[in-house]
Parts: sequence; structure tokens; C-alpha cells
Amino acid sequence: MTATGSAPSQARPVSVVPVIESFGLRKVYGDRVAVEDLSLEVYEGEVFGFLGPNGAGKTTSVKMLVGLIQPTAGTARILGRPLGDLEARRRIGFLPELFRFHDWLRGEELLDLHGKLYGMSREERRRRIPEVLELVGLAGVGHLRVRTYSKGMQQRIGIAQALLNNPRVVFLDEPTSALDPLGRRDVRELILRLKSEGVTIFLNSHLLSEVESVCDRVAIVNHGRVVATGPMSELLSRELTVEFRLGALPDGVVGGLAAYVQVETVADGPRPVVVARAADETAIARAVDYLVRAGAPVYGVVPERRTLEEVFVDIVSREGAEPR
Ligand SMILES: Nc1ncnc2c1ncn2[C@@H]1O[C@H](COP(=O)(O)OP(=O)(O)OP(=O)(O)O)[C@@H](O)[C@H]1O
Repeated sequence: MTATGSAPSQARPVSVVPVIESFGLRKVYGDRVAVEDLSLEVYEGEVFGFLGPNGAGKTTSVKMLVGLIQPTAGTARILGRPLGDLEARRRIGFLPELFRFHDWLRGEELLDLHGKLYGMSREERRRRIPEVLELVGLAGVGHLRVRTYSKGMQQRIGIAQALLNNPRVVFLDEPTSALDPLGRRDVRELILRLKSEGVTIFLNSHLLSEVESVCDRVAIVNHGRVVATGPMSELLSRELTVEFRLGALPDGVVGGLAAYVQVETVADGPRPVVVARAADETAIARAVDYLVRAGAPVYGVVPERRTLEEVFVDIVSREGAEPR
């Protein structure tokens, strides 16, 4: 996807103006609770990752937020307006999961149809359609029928459709599932470019390395409720494993470490190595301070960097994630 205009930038500070606010959203189908209790806030200009195991209620949540289905209970505000508000819907872009296109249409015709549905004038559509085709890397193939597109091209035209109305907030449900690694990189760049323009992105994806590289904050949902949320850096620095490389230890020093971290293994010797679990980075700093005060030479402190995937698996398996 060629990014026209300015280069992607992550430098723009994320504001604290809430663009999406939900309060106890709930959706029940018959006797099945699809979403139990969804409460979250997403701020203007951030890339927000919405994660969870299969059946956790992600798609149902997104459908409620974009006004496609009615919640059974709870409320939400998008761009400061109530759910389903037409003014807000005009400024929302949405790429549904497994979107099925009118594949007999040409790419440009499909976008024209969606432009009409958004209420865009003929003039606006004529100007904007080539722009979004260029943005998603489909310039020059808009005249071909969608049925002749590869899966990756179909996903790109879906993203073009979601950006057609110059949205202020875009919901992307699995936007890269059909894309090859180059296509994924393109979408990542496009997301960062949109963010640099102040657009808020709500990203639903199972590709956790991708989420890790692009999201400012995330929420992990399980059984239809948020079980963890926060800035990406905070989530990744929770419950770290850390290795303390020490010198000759005065008696009882390792026992005293337990006040700061959970000691897992101690390898004795002239240079003892203590491996411990720490609640966060502050706990590591306190443990180091304690060691120094207790007269233990500290030669190294090596925190093990956790991936989002490890954090996700830890949180969800602790919660229990039976398929639903
Ligand atoms: N229209 C529906 N009628 C009945 N049950 C539904 C309906 N839509 C979703 N569900 C159920 O609600 C639960 C949540 O589904 P949802 O599609 O929101 O999960 P998800 O987190 O998006 O899953 P995935 O990651 O597999 O896409 C599931 O148990 C699903 O079977």
C-alpha cells in the first residue's frame, strides 16, 4: 500500500478525549451470553487492540459499538454520541470479519455503492475512490471485477471501503487474516499513518505480534468481559521473570528478597544467580535497592522480555477459556 503524503509517524501524542466509551454492554442470544459486561474507554488518535480467544465476544462487541445490533443491556457513546446515532455513524469506518463482497461488481463500483450508502455526493465519490484505492495499494485495478481479486486484494478493497468516508474512528475486525507478510506490513503502515492523522483505530486481531507492534493500549476479553486492559508497555512489564547475577552473598540475603519478588531458583557458587518473578519493573528496582543495601554485589539484572502472546496465554489460561 503506498502511503501518499507525509510519512507515517508515531510521534503524535495520544489524547485523553474518549472516542469510544462503553458501560456494561451486554448481549444475550436466547440462553447464550455472547457479551457479559463490556466496559472500556478508547481515546482519540490511539490504536486500541481488542483481543480474546475464539468466542470471547469480540465481534459481537464491535457489532454493538458500530450500531449493527442492539445491546440487551448497557450503553455506549461513540464520538460523544449515543449508539446508532446517524451523525456518529457517518464518521465511523468498519471492516467486518469475513466480509462477503458483491463480487460481480468492479472494485470502483463496489466503492461507489458504499459511497452512496454513506451519503457521499457524486463529486466526493469521484475524488475519494481513486484516493482510497491508492491508499490500500489497489491503484490501477479498480476497473477489475472483485471476483477476479486475490484474497489479499479482497481484504484491501474491504479496508478501502472502511476508509471511504474519511472516518474519525475505524473498526478493523481481522484486517490482515488473508494477507501475506508484505500485505501485513502495508496494513501496519497504513494504521500508523491513520493514527498520525489523529484517526482512532479499534483493532480486533488474533495476530498478537502485529498487535504488539502497532497498538498503544489493549483490552483482553474473555467470556464477554474485559479481564485485562492497559497501555501495551504496562501489560508487557507485568509479572516479569528476572535474573539477578550476584557476588558473594551475606547470610540471609536471599530470604529477604522474598519481600520484593518471588524467588524461583537460586544457583549457588562464587557468582550466585537468583531467578525470580516480579510483579512489575518497580518491584525489580526495589529488590536491587535491597540487595545493594544488604551488601550483596549486583553484577547484572536481566529481565526477561515477555511477548504479548505469552501475557495473553497466561491471562486467558488462568481465567479458563473453554470454547464457546
Ligand atoms: N447471532 C448469534 N446467535 C447466537 N449466538 C451467537 C451469535 N453471534 C455470536 N454468538 C455466540 O456468542 C459468542 C461470542 O461470539 P463472537 O463471534 O462475538 O466471538 P469472537 O470473540 O468474535 O470469536 P472469534 O475470535 O472466533 O471471531 C459465541 O459463543 C457465539 O457462538
